[in-house]
Amino acid sequence: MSAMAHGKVTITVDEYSSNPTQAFTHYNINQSRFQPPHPAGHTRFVCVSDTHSRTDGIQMPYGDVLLHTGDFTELGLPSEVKKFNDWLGGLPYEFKVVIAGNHELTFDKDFMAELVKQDYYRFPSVSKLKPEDFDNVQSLLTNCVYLQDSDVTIKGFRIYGTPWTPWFNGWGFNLPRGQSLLDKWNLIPEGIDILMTHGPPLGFRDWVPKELQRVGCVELLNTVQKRVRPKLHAFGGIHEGYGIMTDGYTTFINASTCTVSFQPTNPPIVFDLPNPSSS
Ligand SMILES: Nc1nc2c(ncn2[C@@H]2O[C@H](COP(=O)(O)O)[C@@H](O)[C@H]2O)c(=O)[nH]1
Ligand SMILES: [Mn+2]
Ligand SMILES: [Mn+2]
Repeated sequence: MSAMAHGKVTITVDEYSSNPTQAFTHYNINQSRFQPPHPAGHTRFVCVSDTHSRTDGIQMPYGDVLLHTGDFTELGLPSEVKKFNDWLGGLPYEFKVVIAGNHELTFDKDFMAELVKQDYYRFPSVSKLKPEDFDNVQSLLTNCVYLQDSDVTIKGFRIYGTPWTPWFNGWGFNLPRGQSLLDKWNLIPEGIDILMTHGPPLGFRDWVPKELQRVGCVELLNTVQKRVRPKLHAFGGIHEGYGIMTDGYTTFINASTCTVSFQPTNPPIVFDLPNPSSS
């Protein structure tokens, strides 16, 4: 705390002095103490991804719009979705935009339709769900805008979100590389300012060290760089790829909160964009 007397600033002991973690949360979110307020005419985006039902310890920074690029649960169980929605409800951002990832099994209607024909041996807890438990699972997300091959305009920014990733171990929203995924990327309209996908494009934060492989989607890269050209491409999916890169026009943010060992220790990534001139 501080007080002003006779033109002199006096520092007194802060009410949060004995709990620095709580102090950071309070002063960062409420007063932007630890990051400068964004420049005039800019919007501050806070990017997270792959929180996997482990949101409790995440220290959220000041900003205007939250972007979450999928894998907010482990299996898409309604109980997990409700818990995530409650967490969102407690965050102070003006807008929150969310897409699904391959772990949100119940959000992928075709995946669930196939799963009920099988014996569920891969996902025992999903097998306990009745169709009426997950038919309308999207409606549990009351504290955000949920995008699935769709777009929304927020503060003048046109934001498109899509959950699809290259097939890997047969999870939700998986499609074969090549034409199947390109058909989904071809749904992205031109004129998008911010693209949200679950996984990376080729070459941008897509390296999997344990396999010495790049796993980003080639068709997504071509779509981003040669056709859509968003200012920001936010994604996650490859936890090891957490970080930020640019090609000189588009900024690529892999905001995976969880590490490869599913520890939620990577901080949210904050990015300021100049407001579109028409807004
Ligand atoms: N070789 C590949 N590894 C992949 C791919 N997609 C994901 N992964 C690995 O799994 C973890 C966790 O992903 P999650 O979807 O289960 O949360 C990720 O960090 C990678 O190590 C892929 O397409 N190819
Ligand atoms: Mn993940
Ligand atoms: Mn994933």
